[in-house]
This record gives sequence, structure tokens and C-alpha cells, in this order.
Amino acid sequence: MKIDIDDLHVAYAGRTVVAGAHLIAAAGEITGLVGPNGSGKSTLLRTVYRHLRPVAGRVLLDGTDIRTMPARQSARHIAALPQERDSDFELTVREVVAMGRTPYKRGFAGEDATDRDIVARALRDVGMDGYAGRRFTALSGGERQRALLARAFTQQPDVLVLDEPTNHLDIRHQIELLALLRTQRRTTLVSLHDLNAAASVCDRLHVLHAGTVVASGPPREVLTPELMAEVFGVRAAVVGHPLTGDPLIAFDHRGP
Ligand SMILES: Nc1ncnc2c1ncn2[C@@H]1O[C@H](COP(=O)(O)OP(=O)(O)OP(=O)(O)O)[C@@H](O)[C@H]1O
Repeated sequence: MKIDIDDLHVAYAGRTVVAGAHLIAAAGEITGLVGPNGSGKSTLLRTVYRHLRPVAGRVLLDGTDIRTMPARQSARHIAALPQERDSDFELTVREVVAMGRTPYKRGFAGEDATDRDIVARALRDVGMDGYAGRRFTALSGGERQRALLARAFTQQPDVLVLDEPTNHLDIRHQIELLALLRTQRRTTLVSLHDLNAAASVCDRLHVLHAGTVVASGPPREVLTPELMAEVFGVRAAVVGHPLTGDPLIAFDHRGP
């Protein structure tokens, strides 16, 4: 399924922070959202997973405005790893992950064998099968992150919305998570601060600056030294990655 963000405006207490954003997350592609702090990435993603209501504009799922869909229905299509991380669950990891099955359940219907298989597979996919019985609150930041990603997987969504999914993850788990997203080939809309990771994993990138999309396209077209200077205010060269050939942004850490 495809997500179409059409002239989206979002405000907090009357202050507009997303101001007419347009972008498409194409079916089966990984679409990256990058931009400086405060540019509106999380806000835009929150409207896609219906945590926020736009002031104007629409989020379309295969042409249907998601606000016209019952919440249960959109939760079967769109799952999120939000930035506001629920951390007060007095539940086991397995129970937290199984919460992703809720949109498929009626009333107090319990788990069936299919649910159990889906939960077990999601735990395996994020490398957390050994943690199923642990208390969620007793996990490290990176382990919580992986458990919440498994919860999103158990929703079996057509669209995954991930806000900074590599936060808290060590380098191996960052690489594993991004590789997992690539093998799944689900429609994925992901915000990333690590521009080199974004360049390697995303099919297309959208650069957000002060609430609007200022550049869109394949990473090698978008991530230019000029854009680094104008949007991020840093000096950088873009070279070919010696192992993969992907664009590799070499930042000048000595100063802007
Ligand atoms: N709950 C909120 N209430 C009021 N203002 C908010 C709220 N959340 C974000 N903002 C403001 O909206 C603007 C956009 O924030 P947002 O979190 O969407 O940016 P971002 O691009 O995700 O930033 P970052 O890279 O720092 O995570 C910022 O100016 C921020 O201060």
C-alpha cells in the first residue's frame, strides 16, 4: 500500500510546525525522512499513525483519507514505532509484543495459535526470543526498542512508520534492523538522523526543513554537499563507500 501526504499542515497550540508538506511513500519501498532537529519529522510521522490530527491537508492510504477509516481498520494497515516510548508497562516482553494483535481481536477474545506464531516470529526477527519472559521495564533502551519494533511487526501492517528506530541501538543492532527492513520490503516511512544509514537503506529520501519538504529523490541525488551546507549547516564531501559504492558523507568535524 502507498502513503500519500498531501499539503499537510500540523500545529501545536496554534504554532504551525509542518507547513504544506507533500510526499509519497511508495508501496514496498523504504522512504526516508531526514532533516535538522525541530524540522517536523516526528510531527509529520505522528499524523500518519494518527497520534495527531492535521490542521489541513490529508494522509491518504491507497487514496483513502486515513481519518475516514475506523481506528481498528487503520491499525491493521499502519503500525508505528513512535518516539514517545511507552516505558511503564508492568508486563513481560512477550505480553508487550502480543499487544500488536489487538486490532485483530474482538472483545475479550484470547490468543490463538496463529497469534502465538506471529508473536514468536516477531520476537525472533528482532533477536529477542530469549527475552520473552523478562519484564519490559527491566530491559535496556536498545532492548526495549527492539521489543517495540516486534510489537509493530505483530500488527502485520502494510505500512511501517518508524521514528528514529536506530536510537539506542549499538552498531550491530542498527545494521541488523536496517537490513531487516530491507528484506521485508514493506511500505516503510522512517525518520533517521544518520544520513549515511539513510543513504544506504532508503530507496527515496525527503528532506524536511522548517516544516516543508525541500528536497526529494534517490539518496545520491538528494544528499549533496550543497544540501548539507544549506539545510544542516555543515561542511561535507560525498564520496563512494569503499565497500558498497553507496554515497558516503564525509563530514568535516572541525567546523561548519
Ligand atoms: N508536543 C509538542 N508540543 C508543542 N510543540 C512541539 C511538540 N512536539 C514538537 N514540538 C515542536 O514542533 C517542532 C517540530 O518538532 P518535531 O519533534 O516534529 O521535529 P523533529 O524534526 O522530529 O526533531 P528532532 O530531530 O529533534 O527529533 C519543534 O519546534 C518542536 O519544538
